[in-house]
Amino acid sequence: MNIPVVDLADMHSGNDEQKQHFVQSLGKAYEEVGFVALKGHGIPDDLIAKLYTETQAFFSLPADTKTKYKRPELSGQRGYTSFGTEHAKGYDAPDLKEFFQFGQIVEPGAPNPEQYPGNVSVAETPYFTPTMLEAYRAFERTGLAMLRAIALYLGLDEHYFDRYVQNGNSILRAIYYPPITTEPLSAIRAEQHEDINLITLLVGASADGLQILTRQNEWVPVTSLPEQIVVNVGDMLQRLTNDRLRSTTHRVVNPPREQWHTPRYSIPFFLHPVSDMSLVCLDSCISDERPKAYEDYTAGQYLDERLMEIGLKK
Ligand SMILES: O=C(O)CCC(=O)C(=O)O
Ligand SMILES: [Fe+2]
Repeated sequence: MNIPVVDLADMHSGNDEQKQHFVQSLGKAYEEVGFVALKGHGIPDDLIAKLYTETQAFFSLPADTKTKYKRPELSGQRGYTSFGTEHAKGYDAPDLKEFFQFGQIVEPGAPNPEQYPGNVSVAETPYFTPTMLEAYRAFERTGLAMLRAIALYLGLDEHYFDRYVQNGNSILRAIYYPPITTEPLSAIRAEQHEDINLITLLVGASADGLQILTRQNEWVPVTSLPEQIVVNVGDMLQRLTNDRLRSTTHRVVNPPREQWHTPRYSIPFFLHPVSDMSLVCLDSCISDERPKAYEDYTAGQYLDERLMEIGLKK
């Protein structure tokens, strides 16, 4: 299925009509599908290429080298998480993936610096984490522009989300799905799930395997062009908007047997706010037809609960 395509250049055009066109098309896509393919996203091609090269270099390291960079005491929120650790909410079989997570480096003077553990540097691939930082900043900028459009669509001030996502708890996750060597018992590369955060920016989703569950309850492959990235709504934004914007279920299926030898890489940026952002449903999203569907939570409380459900936090 071709998910709706929107062009972020319209948002930045300086032309009110184009900007409105972007805001309305994005909002409509998020009400109906929950996913868009984004062109004009502003992440430089050479940065994405470098990110892949460095990601491949890291995952090619021997298993006992990668293990040195595990941080289970941080619930895997920084550094390496090995194969067979994370499972989707409600599933016992772990996903067929390993990953490395890079988090926020707050500005001097930002509140609650103790909530942001340091990132993990990898001695054997010295350019990996600096590249992750460069990409992190680029995704933050693009993500903020998307949230400004979403704010306008919801009738909020354009800058409503700015203060929550600047110095926020976003995570850049480089994922490696290794070649499949034996018949997986019940597991697939990534079992069906919804993302936890506000929005996800996904590089690499154009590689085969990503599928979304439609409203008609059918799994359809997501297709996007190489120059596009995929941007989807997560559960925090769905909660905040009382289900007006949809956090769509998705998964990554195994390739057909003749392609088992091909690994897959993907690099989602999970845009999270600061932990004390309120996720109380917006008044403007509550009505007689749409009664309030969620209890009041902060982003931090919600994240902790979800990390426990997927086996990262004990
Ligand atoms: O690998 C992908 O394309 C998607 C991964 C994903 O959905 C996730 O990590 O939340
Ligand atoms: Fe996901």
